[in-house]
Amino acid sequence: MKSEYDVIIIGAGPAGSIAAKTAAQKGLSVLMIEKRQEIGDPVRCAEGVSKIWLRKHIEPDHRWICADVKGSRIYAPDGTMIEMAEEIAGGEVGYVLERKIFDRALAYESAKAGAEVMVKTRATDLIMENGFVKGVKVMHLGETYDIKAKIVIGADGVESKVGRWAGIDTSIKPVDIETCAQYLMSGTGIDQNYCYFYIGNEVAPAGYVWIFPKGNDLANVGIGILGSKSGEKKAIYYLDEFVKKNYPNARILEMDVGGVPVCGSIEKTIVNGLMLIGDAARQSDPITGGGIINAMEAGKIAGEVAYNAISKGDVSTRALKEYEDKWRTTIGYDIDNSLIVKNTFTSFTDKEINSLAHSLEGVNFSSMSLLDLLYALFKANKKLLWDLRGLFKNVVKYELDFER
Ligand SMILES: Cc1cc2nc3c(=O)[nH]c(=O)nc-3n(C[C@H](O)[C@H](O)[C@H](O)COP(=O)(O)OP(=O)(O)OC[C@H]3O[C@@H](n4cnc5c(N)ncnc54)[C@H](O)[C@@H]3O)c2cc1C
Repeated sequence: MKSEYDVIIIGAGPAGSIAAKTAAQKGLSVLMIEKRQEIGDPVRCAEGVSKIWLRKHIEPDHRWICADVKGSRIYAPDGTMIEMAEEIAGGEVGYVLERKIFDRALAYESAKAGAEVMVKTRATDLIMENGFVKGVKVMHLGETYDIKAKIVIGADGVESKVGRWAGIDTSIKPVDIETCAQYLMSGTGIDQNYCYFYIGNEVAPAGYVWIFPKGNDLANVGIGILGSKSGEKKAIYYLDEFVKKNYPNARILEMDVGGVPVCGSIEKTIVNGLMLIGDAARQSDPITGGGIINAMEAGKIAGEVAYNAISKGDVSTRALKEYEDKWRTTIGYDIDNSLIVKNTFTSFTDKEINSLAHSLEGVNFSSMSLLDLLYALFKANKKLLWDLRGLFKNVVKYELDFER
């Protein structure tokens, strides 16, 4: 470990590793620190990702792919099933990862690009000078060190402290966090080609149950619910009820619990000398809770912007605004749209969800135009289109901005 780097990255999840790799490939001196002794472990994730987006960042490798998924089956409260199969995305659906190996592979890529990686190294505070972040205070094997950097990137996940230390408001209200519980199970007997989703207020208040195949008759069986809508009962209660009813003979091999921010874009993700990325910047999708790809996208943008800013000799918010602008017009656009849809759907009764499912049952999504889809939705629930008007406004605004 040196006493000074161009960039220090706090946290070696997908966001941190991609930022480290990108900045190191540009020739910057990079240190990535991770508080745990093993990168990627313990896992708090259902491990599902889109293939197309993943390939933008790393070549798929069978060592960390557990299942190659061909489609999704979504179940409404009355059992109506909607299938979204592979043609919908030209044969490109998703993978279920082994994150313990995947996260380590990403960190390895950053090391290969030239970044230094230190595990068992916890950031305890930021070094501030004249209104600029100038480095990180760290604790490593009982010793404390001050390490200087031109730019610090906070990639410390959902429980991030870096944002708070820098004066950025990253607090999340209970209505904006999905509380999750998950079992790795054997013996569910699911078709390993599909991901399964169960929605409805009885099964998962303002959330959903997921079953993601992990190969060899293993599956991640989990639930995310909105804390504010579930009353006294916790996510694990709903998960146990679901498992008892549907898979009484399956066996639990692992368990994890965690929170997913579903608040949409926060107001600020930069200060002088610092950028926040990934879950630390609340960049997960408000509908699905998925955050791996967004974290990687944000990491890439932050790595590039760190290089641009350091090359210009300006690490103030004036230069780092390039990061804000880029992530807001890419992943931020999708996050904002998802928030509108999430807010609409979490207000639905089970009866409304059933009626929506009936109107979409048997639909071939791959050959359906947007107009057909809108008509089907309109038939199911006229209020739905009115509630989603913000989404259409956003799409039109984006298209206009894009053309300009
Ligand atoms: C139950 C559950 C299921 C999920 N399922 C999916 C899914 O199927 N698909 C999907 O895309 N997303 C899913 N997510 C979300 C996904 O896990 C996150 O969005 C993703 O991991 C975010 O990546 P990140 O790099 O920002 O943060 P993380 O992966 O959380 O990495 C942050 C890292 O920072 C380290 N760290 C924290 N503080 C410090 C410190 N002070 N000093 C040094 N290191 C520190 C942590 O140890 C950690 O390694 C799920 C989340 C949960 C809880």
